[in-house]
This record gives sequence, C-alpha cells and structure tokens, in this order.
Amino acid sequence: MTDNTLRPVLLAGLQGQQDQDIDYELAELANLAEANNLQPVETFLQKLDRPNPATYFGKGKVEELGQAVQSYEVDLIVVNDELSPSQIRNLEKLTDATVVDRTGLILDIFAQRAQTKVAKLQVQLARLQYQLPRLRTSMSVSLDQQTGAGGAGFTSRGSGETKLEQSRRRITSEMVHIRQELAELIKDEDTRTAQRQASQLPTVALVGYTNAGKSTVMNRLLERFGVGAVNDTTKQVFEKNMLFATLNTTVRKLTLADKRQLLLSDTVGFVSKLPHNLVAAFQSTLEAAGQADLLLQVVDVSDPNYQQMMKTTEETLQSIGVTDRPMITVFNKADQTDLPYPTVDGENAITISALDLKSQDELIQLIEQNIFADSQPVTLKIPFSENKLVATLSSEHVFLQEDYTEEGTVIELVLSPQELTKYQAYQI
Ligand SMILES: Nc1nc2c(ncn2[C@@H]2O[C@H](COP(=O)(O)OP(=O)(O)OP(=O)(O)O)[C@@H](O)[C@H]2O)c(=O)[nH]1
Ligand SMILES: [Mg+2]
Repeated sequence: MTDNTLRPVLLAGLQGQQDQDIDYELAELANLAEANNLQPVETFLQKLDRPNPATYFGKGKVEELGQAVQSYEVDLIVVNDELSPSQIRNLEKLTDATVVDRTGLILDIFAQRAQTKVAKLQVQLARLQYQLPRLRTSMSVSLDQQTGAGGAGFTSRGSGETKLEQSRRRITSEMVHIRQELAELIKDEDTRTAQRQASQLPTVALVGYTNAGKSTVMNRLLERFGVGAVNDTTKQVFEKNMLFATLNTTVRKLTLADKRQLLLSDTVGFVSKLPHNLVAAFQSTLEAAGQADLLLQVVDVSDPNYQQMMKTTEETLQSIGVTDRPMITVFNKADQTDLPYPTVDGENAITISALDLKSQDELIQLIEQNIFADSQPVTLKIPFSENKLVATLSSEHVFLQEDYTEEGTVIELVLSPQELTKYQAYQI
C-alpha cells in the first residue's frame, strides 16, 4: 500500500511458548496497526522463552530494532504484547523511537470508535486504568528532560513526585466519577433488560471475532423480520469493514412468520489478548451474551485464520464467565469462498452468506428450531370475562384451533415452557 496518510511502523514480537500461533498473532497485530492508520513496514521476531524484564527483547534484538528505526526512518515500534511501564521506557531510550504495546493499540482503536456515552466512558475508564501505573514513565521522562539525564537532585525529584501524586489523584478521582456515571447509565439499561425479561421473549445474542459480520447478520434479519416490531426497534445497527465497528450492545425485536417473537442482540467483537482493563470496563456490555438463551457465534470463514478466531472467541467468552450457553456456529461470508451455502451442518452449525436471502431463511429456521425446541402445542380455555387475553395471545401467536364454548374461548397454540407457566391456569 502506498497510502501516505498512513504512518510507517515496525512490528516486533517474541516467539516463546510452543502453542503460540505467531503468524496469526502477527496478522492480527498488522490489522490492529492498520486500524490505527499505521503501516507496518517490517516485522521483527525473536525466539525467547521469557521476555527480558528490563527491555522485553534481548540485547541483540534491541540493537537491531534501533538500527531499523534509522534505516526505515520510522519513529514508532508496535510490540505484540502488553509491556511493563519500565520495559516501554527502556526500549524507547535504546531505540530512539516511541514504543506502543498491543494493549495501547487496542485502547486507541476503541477510543476512536466510541460513539455512545456509555462506550466513551468505558473506554476512558480502561485508558485511565492503563495509564495509572505508567504515570511514572512519562513523569520521569519529563524530569530527565528538565534536569538532564541522571542530574535529578533530591529537590527536583521531590517536586516531581509531588506532581506524580497529583496526577495520580486526578486520575483516580476521574475514575471514581466515571464509575459513578456508568453505574447510573447502566442502571437505566438494567431497567430495560428487566422489562425485556418481563416480556419473557427468548433472547439470541450475536458474538464473535471483530469484523466477522455480526452487525450485518443483525441488519439483514431486521430487514426481513424487524417489520412489525415496535416502531424504533427496527432501526439498523452500524456495520462496516473495520475492526471494532460496534462497541455497544443493541437489542432488537424480531417477529417471525408465525408471529412468534424473539430478541436479537449485537455487541462488541473480540480479538485475542483483549486487554483486561477493557474487558472489565465493557463487562456490562458483554453481559448481554451471558443472559442470552442462545448464542450465534459468527465466524468469517473466508479468513484463513478463522479457526484461531473461533478459539479467541471461545476464550474471550470464558474469560467473561459465559460458558454454558447453547451456541450455533454461523460460518459467514461463504460467498468469498468455494464453500456451498447455505448448508446446515447438524443442529449447531450453518454455513451462510449474510447477504444471501436463502441463507437468511435457513439461519432463522435454525434459530427457531433451537430456541423454540421446548415449545409444544397446548390448549387453553379463556373465560369470556377475560377476552382481552385472547386478543393479546392472538397478536403473539398463530392459533392452531379456535372454538367458542359456553364457558369461554378454547384455543390451541404453541407455547414455550416460560409462556406455559404464565398461562397454566387456563390449560385444559
Ligand atoms: N462478502 C461478504 N461480506 C460480508 C458478509 N457479512 C458481512 N460482510 C462484510 O464484512 C464487514 C464487517 O461486517 P460487520 O457486520 O460490521 O462485522 P461485525 O462482526 O459486526 O464487526 P465488529 O462490530 O467490528 O465486531 C462489512 O464490510 C460487511 O459488509 C458476507 O456474508 N459476505
Ligand atoms: Mg458490529
């Protein structure tokens, strides 16, 4: 690529543990860099069992990086790991370039993408948490600049530490404020979740690696089945060919051909080694998946690394405590491969192109089969005095039979176990 709006960078990483898939990690890192308008010009790898505590890389590799900074005329090195504050500081000194670690890179992308108030606050919280232990780094750099390297006497170090304390206090109190604000905003969301639960509709959550096509699946299903859902719930979500296009959770109602309804939620995508701070800050956003009756794991099957991406998704779900949800794997973007589609592979997997109508039909059928698997036909007798209930039921269900007797209306319809508990009193 010759786009000169992109800033050239070096990528660097360690090849350590045996089970590490370094090609996948580096492909990911390059994508993360590009999402930050950076253009990797060269990649440096070092085989090392354990990172050097002071400089992360070994001495020889650090020198090589320093030379590459000169010869490629770059001023930025991106490292494929989360580094300690002192490792960053030392590497910067020795290579004469700015060093950004993987976590910093991901945080920057999230910061660029955040649109909603909640997302902005969550990202800011994660960034402050990341900055807090790193304050000393920037502080000591500026101290060195003020006083000359190594020349910091007791007095100036003292005043520096006071400033450091001030910065710490400022950041800590900002974090407290953000947490409070988030708690308020999320309380509102919880109320809405509670309302949804009260409506007892089954919920399906889209999860998966970033850019797999989750939002596209959501939008295409909304176009077909969102009609008839309550007014503004038909609004589409943001889909785009970029990493982390979606940072918030959106829930929409779908109405199927037989009037049955379900809630579909779209949420933030995953990447490997998603920073802990970010996961913690986005916990409430990610919880949508934990509460769902069914997960749809969307996979970009046209990506050569799709299997690693599935592993990443499963690990991320585990790290947020989502382990026991029923899941359908949706192999998406089959139109970019030689795979036939749509093809249903048993109860729990389907190969589709989100852009293809037939795929959408097969997918929704598979969802229905899963989510309404426990539903069964029941017969209810509703007294005439409660005729309103008949109207309500008829707006949400197709009646298999409908009869008027002296004691009331007798209807046969398909109910889920939850619905059945609600209407048990009328069952005959
Ligand atoms: N060819 C093809 N492109 C697709 C398909 N599904 C999605 N895309 C494209 O893939 C890109 C990413 O789609 P999104 O729906 O935004 O992906 P996402 O999983 O929501 O991504 P994040 O929100 O970043 O996690 C977009 O450019 C889509 O148009 C598909 O089935 N075939
Ligand atoms: Mg999305």
